[in-house]
Amino acid sequence: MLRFEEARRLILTHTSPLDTERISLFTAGGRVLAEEIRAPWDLPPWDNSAMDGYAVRLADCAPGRRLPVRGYLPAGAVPGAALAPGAAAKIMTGAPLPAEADTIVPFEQADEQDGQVSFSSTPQAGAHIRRRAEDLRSGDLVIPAGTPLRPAEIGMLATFGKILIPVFRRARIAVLSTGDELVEPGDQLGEGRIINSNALAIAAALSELGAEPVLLGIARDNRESHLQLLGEGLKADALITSAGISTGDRDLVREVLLELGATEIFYKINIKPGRPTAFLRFGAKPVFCLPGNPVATLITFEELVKPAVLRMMGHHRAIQPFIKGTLREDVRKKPGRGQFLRVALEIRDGRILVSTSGDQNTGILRTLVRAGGLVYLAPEATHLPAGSEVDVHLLGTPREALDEQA
Ligand SMILES: Nc1nc2c(c(=O)[nH]1)N[C@H]1C(S)=C(S)[C@@H](COP(=O)(O)OP(=O)(O)OC[C@H]3O[C@@H](n4cnc5c(N)ncnc54)[C@H](O)[C@@H]3O)O[C@H]1N2
Ligand code: MOO
Repeated sequence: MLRFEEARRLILTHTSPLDTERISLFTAGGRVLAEEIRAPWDLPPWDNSAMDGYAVRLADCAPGRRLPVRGYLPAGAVPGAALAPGAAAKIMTGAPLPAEADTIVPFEQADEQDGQVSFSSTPQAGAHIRRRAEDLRSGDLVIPAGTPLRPAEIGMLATFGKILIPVFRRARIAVLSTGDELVEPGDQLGEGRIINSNALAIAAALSELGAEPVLLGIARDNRESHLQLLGEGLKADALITSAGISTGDRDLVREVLLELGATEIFYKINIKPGRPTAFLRFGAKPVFCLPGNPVATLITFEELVKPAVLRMMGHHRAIQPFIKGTLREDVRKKPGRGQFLRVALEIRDGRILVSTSGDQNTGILRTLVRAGGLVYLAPEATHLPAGSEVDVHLLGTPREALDEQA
């Protein structure tokens, strides 16, 4: 049976970035840059002062000498007259350096009286000057395509006057639950009924990635309902279904998708939870059929669907990196199947300590809620002694995923 890494590789091979659009810089935070940005001019554009103080020629600053103060250069001053010979000019942080000045002396090292200034020590040549282009030179690569726009990138784009930003389009992803036992949250819970929790959990996971979930509701366990709603789902950029995918006699999802013209790339992965996962393509659109057990649904989303959604939205890094943690307890498993272990994470002196979050049965949802991360155990693994180093995928941001030491 397919290994986890191979399944993820196949999914990424069959997924590509969507098209792009131009949006206001004001709303571009969190979106992914679609074209590289190069510096349209030097940064800084001119030599300027890094301190409030005096612009001088170093050669004029003999110990004990007093210089007449000529000129005042606030931030925003236009580069004007050169520094008068033998004089100092008062200058503020960010103001352009006057021609012929070569050094800035901060106010703290100066004493001005009656229009004359002296310095408490001999200044250093070139001190406190921010040189033209020391940050970026015109034409330099500033932000590569595929970069998610954080505040630092937004600030950089604003610095260069970019107001319409090319970004990848947000993916519209259809979410469909299947099963006669399901009712929507808020509806009457009859006997034998359970609430369709997967759709909202998947929608939340998609929103977190910046994608747009399209909730299609519940396909009932008959061909007509599946045909209608799966057909609807195939109009979005991608489709995610939950349940109806194992060997039950009413598991219709794959059969109906094939009938609608989708092609199956794989079915079943050697992982627990999540074995009966299928991946299909409808034209260029990826279709993910996730198992119905809520724990399996969310773990397969996290490990298999999320990289694909990130790729669709242009992220240059689609796969979340692992971080290292240390196991606090022995972990044993049967050989033969890969396993995603739900783990609680504690950060102590900057190190991550890993313990299982409790019962690992797929039917146990509370241990996913208690988990800060997932640890992947390869099919061959059987025993990891306490103290072993393991690879951890955080679930959420470090702030959300890591418990602070008590
Ligand atoms: N004979 C076999 N039976 C099962 C196998 C197998 O290989 N052979 N695999 C088991 C595994 S592992 C899983 S996981 C499940 C996956 O089955 P399905 O994806 O077909 O899902 P269902 O059987 O329809 O539902 C499983 C479980 O999840 C509940 N569920 C379904 N949808 C939702 C929803 N939207 N929100 C909340 N909960 C949902 C459903 O009521 C079931 O309890 O199959 C095993 N069986
Ligand atoms: O894939 Mo099933 O999720 O092992 O329970």
